[in-house]
This record gives sequence, C-alpha cells and structure tokens, in this order.
Amino acid sequence: MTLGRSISFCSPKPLLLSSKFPASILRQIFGKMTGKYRIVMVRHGESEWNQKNLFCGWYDANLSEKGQNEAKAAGKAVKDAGLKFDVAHTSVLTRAQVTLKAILDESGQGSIPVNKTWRLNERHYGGLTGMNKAETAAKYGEEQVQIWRRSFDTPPPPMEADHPYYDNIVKDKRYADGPKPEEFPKFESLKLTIARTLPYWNDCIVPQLKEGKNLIIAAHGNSLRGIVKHLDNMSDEAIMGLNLPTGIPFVYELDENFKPVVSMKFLGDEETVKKAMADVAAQGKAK
Ligand SMILES: O=C(O)[C@@H](COP(=O)(O)O)OP(=O)(O)O
Repeated sequence: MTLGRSISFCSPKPLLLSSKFPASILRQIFGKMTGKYRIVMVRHGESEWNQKNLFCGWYDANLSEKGQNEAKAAGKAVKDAGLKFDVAHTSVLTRAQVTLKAILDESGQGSIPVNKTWRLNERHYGGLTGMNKAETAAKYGEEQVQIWRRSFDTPPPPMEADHPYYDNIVKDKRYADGPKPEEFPKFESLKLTIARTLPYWNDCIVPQLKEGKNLIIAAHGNSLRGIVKHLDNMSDEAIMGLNLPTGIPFVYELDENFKPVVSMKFLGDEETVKKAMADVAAQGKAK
C-alpha cells in the first residue's frame, strides 16, 4: 500500500477492503495517523439516474438498489477500519444523505450531528439535466460531452425556465435558506462549483478539524472533485482526468497547514477502484 501525495490505493481484489481483510488488519492500516488531521469523504452510492446514465446535477434522484448496497458496504468498511466521526457533512440531496445515513448506521455512529448544505450539492448540470449521457454524446459528439463533464471552466448550457426540471429544482423548499434567488445557478462548471463549495470547506470544515473533530463528508462526484483539486493543488488539466467512483470512502490526512500527507486512500482495492473510475469516465461515450 502506498501512502503519499499521489493517489494511493490498497490491494488486492474485492470491492471494499472489509470484504478481504479481517477488521483487525483494517484497523492496523487505518488506525495509525501520519497527519495531524483526518477526513473521510465518499461519493454517494449509485443513484437511479446514475444507473440510467442521466445527467443529474441538482435533480433529487434516489439511490438505486445497487447504490443502497454500496452505501451499506461502505458503512461496514468504515466500521471494520475503526474510523470514528464526531460530525458528518452532506448535501441537501437525498442520494448523499441516504448514503451517509447507511454508513453511519452500519458503523454504529447513527447519532452524530449531521450538517446539510447546498454548498456540497452536485454541480448544477444546467440544460443537460435529465438527458442521457450516451445519447448526448451520440448527438453532440463525445468530445463535447467530455468538455461539459470534465472541463474546468466551460459550463453546460443553462437551465432555462421552460426546462422540464426547472420548477422541480428552483421551487424546491430545501433551497429556502439558500442559495439566494439572484445567486441560484442555471448551470455550473467545476470552477463555479468550487467557488461555492470552498467557502464551506474554509468556514465550517477547517475550523472543526482544528478543534480536533473527526469528520466525514458524503457528497457527489463533482463537489468532491472540487475539494480534492483544492487539497491536492491539482492543475485545471489534471483534475479533468479524475473520476470518482460511487460508494467507496476515501481518506485524507493533512498536516498542520492542511496539506495532504495521505491523499485519497480508498477503502477499496486498487484494481476495483481503477475499474470503477474507468466506468464513470466511460459514461460519456456514445453507445
Ligand atoms: O450529476 C451527475 O450526473 C453525476 C455526476 O456526473 P458526471 O459529472 O460524472 O457526468 O453526479 P452524482 O451522481 O455524483 O451526484
């Protein structure tokens, strides 16, 4: 197993390390902290819209059955690794909240405080919301879809008022406390996503870490890519190549300056994590 600034994985085979190693070994691996602070992050389990390969963004899709199982397995892995949390953070979207609840319940930590914020929401996929990724690639080209999905600062087309999901999202009561109507996004690039996620990282997460709290964030592919980019100081080009798998928690350990000494250490084996990442990347291919 490699520790360090680069993406590190653990081997060998099954999806989550807890299905391969006894809890005592996992505790040895994750019990020792080399950094001053530790934070665990996880992209939610597969959603019904991930399963159908639809751009989801701020649409409130539920977990698929596979996603529910992924979330439970993630909770078992957390338990077996002995990872304990004082506070949890998640988005206002069901798929992230249900994943978090399963992880906390499964690891016997169901009573810790949970902070929910739209700032950890998935990026807003604008006019693409609800469109099939493969069909969009067939229509507009894989290159264009790759730009919409992974470029740093090119946003998708806007979600206008006549979009089929506009009212469903804009009029949702969960946004009564923000964002303000004039700030409500019609689309978000990764750059715009980071601009609203980072204030939460700096104002809420960092102070809690400084207080010595152990934290978990359950969020989304792109809101977490933004945090990872920030922590690992990745270039705008390098972040284009990162695809986060669903339902596999990963650990960061940070030094006193909040620089990673352990980066993205998955609770999954290298081969399976790589395949899951490649599968996410392939969702933008025309069938
Ligand atoms: O909005 C979506 O479709 C996916 C990410 O899609 P890609 O950027 O990977 O296409 O978000 P999530 O399932 O993490 O909430």
